[in-house]
Amino acid sequence: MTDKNAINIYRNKALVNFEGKNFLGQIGVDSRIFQALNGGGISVGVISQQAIENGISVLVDEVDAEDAVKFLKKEFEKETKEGYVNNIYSIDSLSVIGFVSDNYNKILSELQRNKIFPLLLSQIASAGRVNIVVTENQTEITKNIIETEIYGKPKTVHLALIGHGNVGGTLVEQILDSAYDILKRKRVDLKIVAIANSKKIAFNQAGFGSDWRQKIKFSQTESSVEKLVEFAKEHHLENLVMVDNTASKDFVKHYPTFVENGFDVVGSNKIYNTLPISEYRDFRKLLEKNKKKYLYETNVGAGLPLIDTIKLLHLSGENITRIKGVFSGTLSYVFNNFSLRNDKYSVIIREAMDKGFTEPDPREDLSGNDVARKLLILARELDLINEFQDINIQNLVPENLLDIDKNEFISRLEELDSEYKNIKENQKPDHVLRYVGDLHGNLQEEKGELDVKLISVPANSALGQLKGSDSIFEIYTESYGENPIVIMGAGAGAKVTARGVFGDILRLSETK
Ligand SMILES: NC(=O)C1=CN([C@@H]2O[C@H](COP(=O)(O)OP(=O)(O)OC[C@H]3O[C@@H](n4cnc5c(N)ncnc54)[C@H](OP(=O)(O)O)[C@@H]3O)[C@@H](O)[C@H]2O)C=CC1
Ligand SMILES: N[C@@H](CC=O)C(=O)O
Repeated sequence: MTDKNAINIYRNKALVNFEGKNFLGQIGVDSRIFQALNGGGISVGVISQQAIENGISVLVDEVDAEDAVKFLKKEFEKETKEGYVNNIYSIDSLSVIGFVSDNYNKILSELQRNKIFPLLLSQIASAGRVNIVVTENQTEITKNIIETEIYGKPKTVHLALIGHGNVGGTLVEQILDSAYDILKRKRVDLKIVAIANSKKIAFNQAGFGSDWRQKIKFSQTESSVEKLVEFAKEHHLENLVMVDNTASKDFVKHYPTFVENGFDVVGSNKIYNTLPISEYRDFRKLLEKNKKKYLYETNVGAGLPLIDTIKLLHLSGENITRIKGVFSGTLSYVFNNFSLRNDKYSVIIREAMDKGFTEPDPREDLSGNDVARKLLILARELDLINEFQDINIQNLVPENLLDIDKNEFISRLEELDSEYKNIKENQKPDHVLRYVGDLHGNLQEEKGELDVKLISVPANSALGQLKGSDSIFEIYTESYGENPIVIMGAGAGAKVTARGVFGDILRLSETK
């Protein structure tokens, strides 16, 4: 007895395509095709008029494909000469997958999202039975997707993690720790199939385990986006997510390649969102065209739920009039501590580096660039078309230390001490230093005003009372009036940031 819920796969099939105009609808064509093929001892699976434009497709066994083309060319020789038939040819190495489903449209859209476009579909509506024809190398991934939809089989999400430093390395550990729970609770099987740094990449189709650091350490494979895309194709991996935990300006240039090759993108890297607005917008169009998503909640406020909140307020029509606060965990830590303690500025900067708050190059924080990027990312969430160069940035790195090697800069941090000692001592009494970002102006216009600067505030003010590496974001809106929505909490740190990236991965997994 056959199981009516089974998914049946018939391999080694071919489609013989028959192209012609003003001819295919004519009565008797189908039966001539049948007769020509049956007469030659070839059994015909399905005849479909929809598979190709102006054409008929006939499913046969692959071994019979060549003969089938020959018989049909003979049968329709006259019509070919008269120009009614243009072309008769076969496509080999195909599989037919048959299944029963009430939710056939959902399956089709999942297949499309994974870049699988069946060559032929036939549906017996009353029985809910569907047959689809796909290429041999798409058979496994198609079967997995259909099984997930029909049997509720756990959905496997294949993760490629780029960057395994502070944030990326912590993320790998968090995923490995929680994967089993997520599989049980959410029926999502998170598999880390690739891990890369700037030099090497390691692959594991079955998913990396706790020995991942050894595997990347001893990998012989040079880091390469092409190899990663090739690996995903070769192993027919569905539900692909590329996670960028680098700070690389070069790596983001590959985002479009990932999207075009079936990957969704998650990133803590802020660079893509601060490229010129034309590239920012083109990428959004590309995502839409490919039905892919790009999530980056950790770009501003690390693990704090900031971008989503702002997106929702804006989408729901709330008029956001100003966003200001302390946007940098590093600069929060530096000035909160420097303002109260007697330690040197350089000592406290080194502490922030040791705690994993700073960017890979701490000048990105101290120059104000990192805060400026965050401010720009928020402005663009409000559909403002500001560019990075529109931002007024107070740079805290002396000119002569801007372009030297990173390690040399770190070794010369003490050169900043006397200037910041003076700044601290020249404040009004009971004041403290804070490095703030401010998005203001008429935010209904095309561009807002973006300022990033060091200020001195009363120690007993809201900003003055900030502690540790906390960030604070005050969101002013029309409905909330004078009392802003305030989001406050850890603004940097590997654990909170990795947790935020993990949240984005799960959010994506749920929509898959
Ligand atoms: N730290 C924090 O609190 C927060 C950080 N972020 C963002 O997280 C990102 C990562 O920061 P963090 O983990 O501290 O940085 P790290 O310097 O610790 O790690 C960076 C990782 O990226 C890899 N990498 C660099 N360039 C490339 C490349 N071209 N291709 C592949 N891999 C590359 C590095 O490899 P290699 O060792 O070979 O160079 C390294 O593994 C940054 O974009 C940062 O802005 C966001 C919010 C908060
Ligand atoms: N270096 C950044 C990290 C988070 O984006 C900061 O300190 O805020």
